[in-house]
Amino acid sequence: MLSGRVALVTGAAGGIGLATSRLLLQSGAMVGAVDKSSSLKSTCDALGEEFGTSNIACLPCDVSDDDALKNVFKETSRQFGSLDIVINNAGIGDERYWKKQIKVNLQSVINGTYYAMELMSPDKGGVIVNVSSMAGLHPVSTGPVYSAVKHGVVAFTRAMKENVAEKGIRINCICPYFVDTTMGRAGLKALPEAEANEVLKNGILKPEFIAKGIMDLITDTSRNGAILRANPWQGLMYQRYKEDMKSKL
Ligand SMILES: NC(=O)c1ccc[n+]([C@@H]2O[C@H](COP(=O)([O-])OP(=O)(O)OC[C@H]3O[C@@H](n4cnc5c(N)ncnc54)[C@H](O)[C@@H]3O)[C@@H](O)[C@H]2O)c1
Ligand SMILES: CCCCC/C=C\C=C\[C@H](O)C/C=C\C/C=C\CCCC(=O)O
Repeated sequence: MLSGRVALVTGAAGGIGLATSRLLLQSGAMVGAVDKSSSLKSTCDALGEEFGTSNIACLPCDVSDDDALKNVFKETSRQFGSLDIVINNAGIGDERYWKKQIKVNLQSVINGTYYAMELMSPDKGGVIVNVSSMAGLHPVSTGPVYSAVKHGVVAFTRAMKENVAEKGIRINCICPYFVDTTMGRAGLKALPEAEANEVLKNGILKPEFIAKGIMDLITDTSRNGAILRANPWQGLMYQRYKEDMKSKL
């Protein structure tokens, strides 16, 4: 389905980023795997064994470093000959380091979008998918900065849809509820007991389910500026907006 396409995934060493990288490779894409974790190399080695070492580039990088991030975008395009798909996924969720959250969860998404726009070819129909959260659609008092920056990712994605379309590119966003990853489990643990029980009652998603939603946003060429909710009670459901409000601003 994505044979010959070149993807870059941030936060590819674990969780949603790893599940998405696997699905991209299974679909025939080549993947530039970006992460700051020391486990990135062993993850890439395992993916290389399964899908072929020539289909994966292991690119250690802290996405909050603007220049380092730009370099891994260029390197992916250089190694594989183009850049068609970008998944701005890397994220953290710790309110003690809220300034870092702004850099990792929002600044890197904005940078990643602009770098993608520079490198993607207008003829090939590139696509960018930004990973937000249900906390980017509803205020969450246990993570106010996390919630604010994730709202920023949703707003940025929606605001960019015409800008990217001018270059033959699409941009979309996914908003998951709690997912069974290192970050999701830590987030759940940090919640007050009653809220954690509420989350457990609602259900925890698997990272493969989010990867499938991301794949829908990549392959459905009718989607640009789309916000896809992912939660256990609605499954994958597009967020609806009153677009006509624009004329009343
Ligand atoms: N897990 C959840 O419950 C959940 C729910 C909604 C949204 N999300 C979002 O999904 C995305 C992925 O989260 P996850 O649950 O897979 O988390 P995870 O912790 O399992 O994986 C995140 C990956 O990003 C990497 N990373 C973190 N900071 C980085 C940086 N500065 N530079 C490069 N790599 C960095 C980590 O090393 C890790 O491999 C995040 O943006 C998160 O906010 C997660
Ligand atoms: C949510 C607090 C920030 C901590 C970040 C850690 C993990 C993040 C996981 C997800 O992005 C959270 C997704 C949705 C949060 C929505 C509601 C949480 C409120 C808990 C409840 O349902 O009572």
